[in-house]
Amino acid sequence: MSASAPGTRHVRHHFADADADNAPVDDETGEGGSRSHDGTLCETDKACIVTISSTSGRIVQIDSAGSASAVIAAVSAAKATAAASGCSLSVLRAAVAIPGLVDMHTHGLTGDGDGCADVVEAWAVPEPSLARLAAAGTTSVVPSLTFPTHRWDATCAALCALARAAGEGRGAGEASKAGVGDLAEAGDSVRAGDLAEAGDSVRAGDLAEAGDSVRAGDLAEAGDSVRAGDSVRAGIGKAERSWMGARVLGVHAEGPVVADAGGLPDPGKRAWARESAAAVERVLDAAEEAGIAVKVMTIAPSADAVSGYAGIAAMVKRGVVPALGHDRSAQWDQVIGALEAAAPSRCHLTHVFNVQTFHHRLPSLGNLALMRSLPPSLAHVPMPTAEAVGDGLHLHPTVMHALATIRPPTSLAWISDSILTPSAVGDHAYCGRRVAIGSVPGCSTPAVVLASGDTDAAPVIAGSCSALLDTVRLLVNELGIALDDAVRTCATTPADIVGADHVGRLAVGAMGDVLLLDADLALIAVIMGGVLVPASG
Ligand SMILES: CC(=O)N[C@@H]1[C@@H](O)[C@H](O)[C@@H](COP(=O)(O)O)O[C@@H]1O
Repeated sequence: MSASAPGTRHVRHHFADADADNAPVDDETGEGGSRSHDGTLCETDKACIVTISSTSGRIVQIDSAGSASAVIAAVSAAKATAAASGCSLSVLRAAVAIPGLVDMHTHGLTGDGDGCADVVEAWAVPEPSLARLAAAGTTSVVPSLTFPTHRWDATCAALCALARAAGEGRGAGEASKAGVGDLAEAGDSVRAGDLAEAGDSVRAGDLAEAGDSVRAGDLAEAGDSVRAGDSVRAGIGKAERSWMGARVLGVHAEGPVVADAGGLPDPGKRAWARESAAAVERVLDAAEEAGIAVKVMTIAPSADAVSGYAGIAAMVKRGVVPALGHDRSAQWDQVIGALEAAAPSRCHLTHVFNVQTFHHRLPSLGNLALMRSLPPSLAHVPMPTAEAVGDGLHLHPTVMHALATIRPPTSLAWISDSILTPSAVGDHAYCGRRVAIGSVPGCSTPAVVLASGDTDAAPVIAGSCSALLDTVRLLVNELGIALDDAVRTCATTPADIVGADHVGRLAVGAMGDVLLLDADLALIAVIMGGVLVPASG
C-alpha cells in the first residue's frame, strides 16, 4: 500500500501516478476525467456524476465508471444522456464514487431499543444493524458471532435470523455466490413494485431542474443535487421501509476454539480442547441447518495444536477460511503449524494485535501480521491475509500506518469490530456485563468499553462504535494512504477473502453498490443495487 505525505489533498494524490488518466472533466458533457486502475474506484478530476432514471429510480450512469443499475453492466467513460436512457434523469454529483464498503467482522451497530437484551445476541435481530450499516456506507457484511457455543440458543437464533436476512429484501445478501442472479431478481421485484412510487416522487420533484442546476454548478452545489436525491430517497424509504440493509455475505464464527477471550468474559467450558474438530463441526452444522454459510472461523493455534490442528483441517474440508486469533500464548511453531495444516488453503488473521502478541524474540501472531511475505522455507504455505480494526483506537494510528504500508492491499482488510452505534446512550449488556461507549486515556476516539464502575481501573475495550467509512477517512485524510488503497482494503480485499467477487468493486457484473463522497470524503449518498439507500437506514 502506498502512502503520501500526510496533509496532501487526498482527492488529488490519488492521481499522483496516473497523469495519463487525469484529463479534466467537461462540466457539460461529463467527458474526460479518469477511472481508477481496475475499476475499484471511480473518480474524476472535478466531479463524479451519477445519473438516476426518474422512471425506474435506478442509476443509469456513473460518469466515467459506466452504467450501474442493480448490477453494473458496463464500465466506460461515456456519459449517459436522456436520449440514450429514454427517460428524464436526475443527477447526483460528488467528488468521488467508491464501491460500497465490505465489513468482514462486525458484531452489529446496535442502538437503544433495538430489541436485544444483550448485544452479544444482536444478530438475532439483524435488521436495525443492517440498515444502519448500509446507511453508513457499509453495504456488505460478514456478521461476527462471538464464541458461538457460549450461548448456543442465541447463536442458533442469530444464524436463522441472518439466513433470513441474507435471503430477502433489497439488502438481501447471499450466503453463496449463486446469490448474484437471485439478487438481480430480488432487485427486479422491488423495482416492479415500490420503486415506481419512488419514481413518481422523483417526477414530482422537478428533477429536470435539479439535474440542470447540478450540471451547471460545481461541487459547492453538491448539496443541491443531494436534495434532489433526497426526494428519491424519501420515496424509496417509504416504499422499502426498514429493509434497505447491508448484504449478508455469510458469517464469521469468532470461536469456539479460542485460547483467550480478550476483554470479554471467558466463555469457559474447554470441552473442545482435545476435540476441536467436533466443536468446529457443531457450529458449521448449525449454520448449514439454518441456511447460511460460515465463511470465516477464528481459531487459536495454541488450542488447536493440542488436537494436531484437527479444527483447522475440519474448516478447510468444509470450505471455511481458518482465521488465527484470540490467542495470546501461541508460539511461533504453533503458528507455522496452523498455516501448514491449512495449506494449500490460505489462513487469515483475526483482528491483528488485538488479543494477540508481538514480541521481538518470541514471535507470535502479531509478528506474522507485520510480515509482507513468508520466507523461502515456507514457500509451500500461502501468505495469510489479515484483518485489523480501523477505528484508530484498537490500534494506534501509527500501527495502522505500519500495517497499511507493509502489507500489500491485497492481503489486508480493515474491519470495524463494531458493536454499538455511536449514538447509543447508557449501558448495554454484553456477554452479561455492562458496556457503554467510552474513552481510553490518551485517545480521542470513542469505543465500546466494559463499564467497571471503578473509575481508577483501566478501561477494557470490548469493540468499536465506528463504521468502515470512518476508517477510509482516517487512512486517507490523516495517515496519507492513497484513496485507491484505502478503498481496496475496506471493500475489495475483504470481499475477495470471503469469495464475494460481486461486491466491493466498481466493475462490470458487480452489484451496483456505490458511495458518493465529497472532497473531504464525507458521505453524500449510498446506493445499493442501483437504488438510493434511505439516509436514516
Ligand atoms: C469480540 C472481541 O474479541 N473483541 C476484542 C476485545 O475482546 C479486546 O479486549 C479488544 C482489545 O484487545 P487488546 O487489549 O488485546 O488490544 O479487541 C477486541 O475488541
